[in-house]
Amino acid sequence: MQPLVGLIMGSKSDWPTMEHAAHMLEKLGVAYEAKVVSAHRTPDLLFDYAKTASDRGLKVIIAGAGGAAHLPGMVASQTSLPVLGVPVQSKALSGLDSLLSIVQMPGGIAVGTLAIGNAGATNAGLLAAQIIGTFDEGVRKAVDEFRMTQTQTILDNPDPKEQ
Ligand SMILES: Nc1c(C(=O)O)ncn1[C@@H]1O[C@H](COP(=O)(O)O)[C@@H](O)[C@H]1O
Repeated sequence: MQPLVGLIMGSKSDWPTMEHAAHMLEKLGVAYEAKVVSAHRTPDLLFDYAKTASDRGLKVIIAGAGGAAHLPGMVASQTSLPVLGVPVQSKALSGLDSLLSIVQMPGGIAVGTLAIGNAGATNAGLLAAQIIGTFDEGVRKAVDEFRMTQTQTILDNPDPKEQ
């Protein structure tokens, strides 16, 4: 299946976080490609990836990085596809460095910044699916079903003392 979402990250060490985005995309039936691309360590690859992304059929890019997390902003500078940035939790500063590196973009180049860590990656996958769902009926239905099931699960078991 043609990948619609590009899931990129600065290092293989980001995968335990970014796999949460992958799981959500899989759950919602969205085809994606996953790859390590780094603004710092593989700058030529980053430019090539971002510049060709739209022509290759991608519709959304999820970019996760930790520490001096320049990847999402630099990708956004090279493509007009929506870029969702995931701040990976760093050891030294618990991801606050990643968050601030991604969120405070200058006006005119946009990155949609998610929460730090696993929940941010999960929601990046969900948000990417919601964007795809604006033109893909199957994905829109999968998102609606996911949300209904989530709500019903809570309504069916509201007692906090019960598992
Ligand atoms: N922030 C970036 C970028 C980038 O922004 O291009 N490339 C790698 N990194 C980050 O460096 C951290 C440590 O990487 P290593 O574990 O490989 O040393 C990772 O969280 C990665 O996202």
